[in-house]
Amino acid sequence: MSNASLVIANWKMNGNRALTRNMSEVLRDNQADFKGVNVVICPPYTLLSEMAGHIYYDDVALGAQNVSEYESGAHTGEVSVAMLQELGVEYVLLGHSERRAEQHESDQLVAAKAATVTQAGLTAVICVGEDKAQREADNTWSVIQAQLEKSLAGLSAKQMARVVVAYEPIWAIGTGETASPAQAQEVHAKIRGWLVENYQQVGAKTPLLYGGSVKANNAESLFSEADINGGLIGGASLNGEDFCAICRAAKG
Ligand SMILES: O=C(CO)COP(=O)(O)O
Repeated sequence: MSNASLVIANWKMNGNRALTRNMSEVLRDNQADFKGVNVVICPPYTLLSEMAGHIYYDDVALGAQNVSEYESGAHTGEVSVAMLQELGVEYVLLGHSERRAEQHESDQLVAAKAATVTQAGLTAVICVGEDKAQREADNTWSVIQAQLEKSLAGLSAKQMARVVVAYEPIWAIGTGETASPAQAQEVHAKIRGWLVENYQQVGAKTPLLYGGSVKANNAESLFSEADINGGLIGGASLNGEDFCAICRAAKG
């Protein structure tokens, strides 16, 4: 049985206009297989408008991979929440490990962005995850807990109701080395416990996604774990058939 109801595609710095059209068509043609599963596509900024024009049915929403913490003004190269909203964006990925590493995004910056996003009524998908050395040193939970504490700092219960948490172990991203369902569930259960302790009923309902080499052939076993409520999909979200197979696994 699947406990998943949300599947998010993170195209990262991939894709083109043809892929937005192809993905929309494949999703439309297969939608009956995963009715009720919320599907979100996060293409690069430049394809958001194109993607918005090709979304053919209700259960698919548009997401962005990043946003500025500022509302507007002299911030060359940045994109605001209002700009995303104008395109119909409903979800924003925040604190992905690639941005934490390459753009040096801190937990404090992630918290500022999460405040802006949730205040505007969009859903913030907060990514957390340990690297290989941290796991091997048995520090997985302390790393995740610190990321949660700092990246969600200052959010009200109302804002927390617009948060999704994505657990993405860095050693499993793009490597083909997936966390086993039991390994992922172990961390998800701790995240759930932490959320309930800190945000009570709201925390009990926060969707928890697993990300890191989720493929058509391992999605079903991951989604059958009690605290895995869906997936954040990288590589396998660039192919319509593969992505639909993962959405089908979420439907169960
Ligand atoms: O980083 C990820 C999604 O945000 C996971 O990427 P892969 O599915 O390619 O491992």
